[in-house]
Amino acid sequence: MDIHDVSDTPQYVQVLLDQQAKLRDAQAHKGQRPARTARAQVILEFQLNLMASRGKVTAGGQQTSFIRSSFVPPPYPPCVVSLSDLKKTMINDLLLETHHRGTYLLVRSVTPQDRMTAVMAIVEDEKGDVLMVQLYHQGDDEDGGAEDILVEGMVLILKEPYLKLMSDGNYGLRVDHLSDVVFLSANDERIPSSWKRESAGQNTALAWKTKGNSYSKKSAYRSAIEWYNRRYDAALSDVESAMTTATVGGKPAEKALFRKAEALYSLERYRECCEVLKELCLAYPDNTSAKTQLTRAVSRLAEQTNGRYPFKQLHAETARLRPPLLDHATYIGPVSVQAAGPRGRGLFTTRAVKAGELLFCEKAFAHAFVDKEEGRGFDTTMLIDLENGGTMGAQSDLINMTVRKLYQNPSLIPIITSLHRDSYQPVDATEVDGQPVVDTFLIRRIIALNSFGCPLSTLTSHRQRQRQPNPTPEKEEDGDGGGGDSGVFHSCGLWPTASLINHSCAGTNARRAFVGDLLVARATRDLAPHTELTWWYQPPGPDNYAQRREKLQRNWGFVCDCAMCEDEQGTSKASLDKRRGLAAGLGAYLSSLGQGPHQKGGGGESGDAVAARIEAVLGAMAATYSRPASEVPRLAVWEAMQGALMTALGMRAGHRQEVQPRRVVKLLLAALGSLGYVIEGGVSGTMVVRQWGLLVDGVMGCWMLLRDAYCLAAPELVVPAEGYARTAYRMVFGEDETFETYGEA
Ligand SMILES: C[S@@+](CC[C@H](N)C(=O)[O-])C[C@H]1O[C@@H](n2cnc3c(N)ncnc32)[C@H](O)[C@@H]1O
Repeated sequence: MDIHDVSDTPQYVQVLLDQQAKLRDAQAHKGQRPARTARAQVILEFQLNLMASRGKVTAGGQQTSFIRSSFVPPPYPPCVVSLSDLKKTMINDLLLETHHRGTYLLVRSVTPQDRMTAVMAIVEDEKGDVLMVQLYHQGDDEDGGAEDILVEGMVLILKEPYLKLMSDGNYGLRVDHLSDVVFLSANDERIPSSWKRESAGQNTALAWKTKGNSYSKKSAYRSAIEWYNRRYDAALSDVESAMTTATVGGKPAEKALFRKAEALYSLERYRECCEVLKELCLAYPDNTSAKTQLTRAVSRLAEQTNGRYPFKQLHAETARLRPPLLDHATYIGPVSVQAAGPRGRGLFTTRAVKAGELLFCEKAFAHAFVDKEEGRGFDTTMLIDLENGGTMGAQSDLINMTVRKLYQNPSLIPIITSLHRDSYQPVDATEVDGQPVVDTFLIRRIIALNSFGCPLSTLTSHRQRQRQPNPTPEKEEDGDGGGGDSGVFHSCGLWPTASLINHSCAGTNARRAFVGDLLVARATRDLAPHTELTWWYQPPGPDNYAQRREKLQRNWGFVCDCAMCEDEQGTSKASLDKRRGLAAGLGAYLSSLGQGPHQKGGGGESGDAVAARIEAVLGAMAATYSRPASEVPRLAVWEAMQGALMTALGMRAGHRQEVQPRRVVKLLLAALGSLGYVIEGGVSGTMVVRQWGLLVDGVMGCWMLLRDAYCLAAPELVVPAEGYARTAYRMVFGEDETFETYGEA
């Protein structure tokens, strides 16, 4: 959702078509023996490419944007056979485009690694035959090769090797599943003795230690702490078993307690973490770090339990941290998972919920950030998936992160593999040779169906847009530093609870906002208990029915049957054409306003005359709908009114004083009405929202304009209008602590 889908973008369509053609060509070679190239030439070519790619990274510098491409091959399952049941094979026996099931290769790296979207090196077997190997999902792409996964001389076993023709016509071994490669330590008895003698001591724990050290030298993006702490599952069980034996004077060792608390914190088990830290503080009262950690864990537990967050502080942290991974807890409010008929599972309210109330605030399971500060270059990846089309952004990083996090913390696997995966059939094994099995293609599919594109924060994205010369209510993408409140984004993440919410165009009753890697979900209407929550996967527009339907079908495999979709299908072409014609005519009329010498309407009309004309066209547009706006929101009317309102309020043409304030109020109420708002009163005396309408971009601004219009037309309604504006703000931005700053760029 909100991912930058480039499947229909002409310049990328050609890339996709080319890749499809190459795949077909490659498959025509399936089972063939590859033409062998001399060992020396293979190594030389690789080293020349390595030098060229390292040069490119340096020359790229900070200012240019860098687009890589990552190609997803047809899915294939990981090896689930124990190594002891596989037969050894040799490079010379491998056939093109073939998965060599039932066999394994023992190889040694003979070059340094190169790093594009995979870790690459040339490997040899015991006969000295060589081949390029590409290991996917090992380490972070953004390291740019800093991390040594494949140290020269390292020996590895590739289970059920897959020899693939690559897009440049070369061939090599492609490994997509982490459990399909086994890195051997220097003293492993499976290493041939001749190799052992040659490279004594190189490819061992030392190499892994070096990896940790190289992290320690980098300040940004991936800190050493993160690397060392990643295996939380293992850390926890190690500490727990050590604690059963290691005691000091009858009490658990100080360090063990501390480590246990750290692992529990990382696994977001804050209650248990607090208990351990309390025990630590009692047993070792001089341990000041434990006290600090306890305060931190207590704050997380409070967030997790009551859903109260210091949002201004979250914004400050988001501005400071790169990537914006916030140290805050997930809160799951009044929602639960239930069956949702043909939509599969869905998320439902467990009690009555008021419009604007917090449903949940979820920390990303994995979050891949593309830094797009204004005026700076950025790196992004085009992910080419022949089954699912092309996306631009950090999706391939997100797959990497998720696969690795699961591989290193198997207790977390069910959180992700239980998400919607459509018809993908995963292998029926969770472990092989004591290693977890994580099917990369399953994760890829789950991410395609369940991940969200996201800005740095919804608020910064909105403000960035406000700074543009002609801010529009909605903008298609943030690729050029913009990004609407509901645009598409290159950064992305996986939020397991949020991904249980189904789509509806007209019935949408929840909205997501982002603050760093937190997804804040709020109700956009008053909801009865046991109401299914829905939001947009594709936002509806006044005239995007066909496009929306096509994208929902292609990306998520369903056809929306909401009232708006049904209505569009049932409306005659004549009515739709009439509606479009009226909207276009109104647009042309509005843009002609203010162009004359007296800054008035094209015919020199007064402001009230202009307003009367606008009202007449809007009335005619409304007549093209057969169902009330409270059932089928009228987005074409809403959009036309946006222009009309700006005119009426003098934003474009300086008619402000000439249109009666009451008339402005009525226009604003009619605009909200077109979105399905049912508002009682509203002209003077009282104003109560009986039903909230569709929360499209611009609604918040409309409420603020209404508040301002009331200052002149009905001062007694300023306070209630501001209250509704605040609620709308909370829905759009996830919080209202920054409400007073609205309008600041
Ligand atoms: C992100 S998942 C949502 C949760 C999913 N229903 C589940 O059971 O896990 C997206 C999938 O939900 C289903 N879905 C979502 N909205 C739907 C709708 N309005 N009609 C039919 N199916 C829908 C589709 O199968 C879609 O690919």
